Amino acid sequence: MTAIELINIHLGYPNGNQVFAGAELTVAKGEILGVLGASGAGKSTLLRLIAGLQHPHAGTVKIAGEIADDEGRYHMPPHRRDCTMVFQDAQLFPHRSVAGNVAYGLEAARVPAAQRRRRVAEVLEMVDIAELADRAITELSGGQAQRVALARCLVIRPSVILFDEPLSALDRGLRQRLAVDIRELLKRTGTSAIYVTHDPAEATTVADRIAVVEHGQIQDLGPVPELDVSKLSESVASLLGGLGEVSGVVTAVSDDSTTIEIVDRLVVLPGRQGVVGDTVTVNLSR
Ligand SMILES: Nc1ncnc2c1ncn2[C@@H]1O[C@H](COP(=O)(O)OP(=O)(O)OP(=O)(O)O)[C@@H](O)[C@H]1O
Repeated sequence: MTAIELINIHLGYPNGNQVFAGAELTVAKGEILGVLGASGAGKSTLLRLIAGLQHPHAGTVKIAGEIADDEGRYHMPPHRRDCTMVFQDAQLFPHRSVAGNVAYGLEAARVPAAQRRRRVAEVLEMVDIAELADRAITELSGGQAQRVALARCLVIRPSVILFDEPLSALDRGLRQRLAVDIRELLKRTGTSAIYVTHDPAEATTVADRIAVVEHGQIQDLGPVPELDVSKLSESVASLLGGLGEVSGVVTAVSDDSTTIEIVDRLVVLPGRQGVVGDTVTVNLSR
């Protein structure tokens, strides 16, 4: 079963902005897809479409095997879709505590109180903020608030989590740490995800596979370890150009390629670039 399937999606805004024209996308169960694209390309629209906040005029959307949109004739309401969304600003309820925010979805689903408390405690532990359970939302840092937002999603155990630039308001060091944690949590819980970001380094840290939204289409660039910047078109390569210089450890060298471990990911680059065990700085722009 696939987590997300988009077939021949057409979507435009009433003012004539045509965002998708025949877009296709498949995300496998348990897979994390990183989505890059220029500003205005349609990344947020893609997530809103899957969440059911925006309707395609034509095409089919399937979430966890279930039809969510069908050729403009049927639209499943957002609350019935097996997915949740994490936004750039955590969008927490200011009048509830951390635990109260995380419990919200379980209350809505009428989960009994004792079970609710257990699941909230479990997920707060998982995202590493157990000690913040009673804290007011106004007293959280940006990074803590995003951990709460993630806990609020994970607690209801959706098949898919949609991330819309969740870390872009945070500084670079924190972003890298949280990106690693988000990947680990998604993998541990077997949750599928689409992760939209402006930051290619963040995308390759979190995702298994990268896609680019461009010209009304979703272009699948393939698995992160096999990303080959030299084979990409100019416009796509320039999006990835933001990777700039990153350092990693060489784990394998052959005659025509070098494998470098960057954070917990493997990136294969053409050509020989040092010997195994070296710490190297590579420029992942074109
Ligand atoms: N409500 C709307 N009405 C009309 N056009 C819209 C609306 N929302 C978005 N658009 C247009 O649709 C296109 C896609 O917007 P979207 O927000 O999905 O892009 P994005 O890739 O997420 O951009 P960014 O990286 O800047 O957030 C843009 O051209 C935008 O101007």
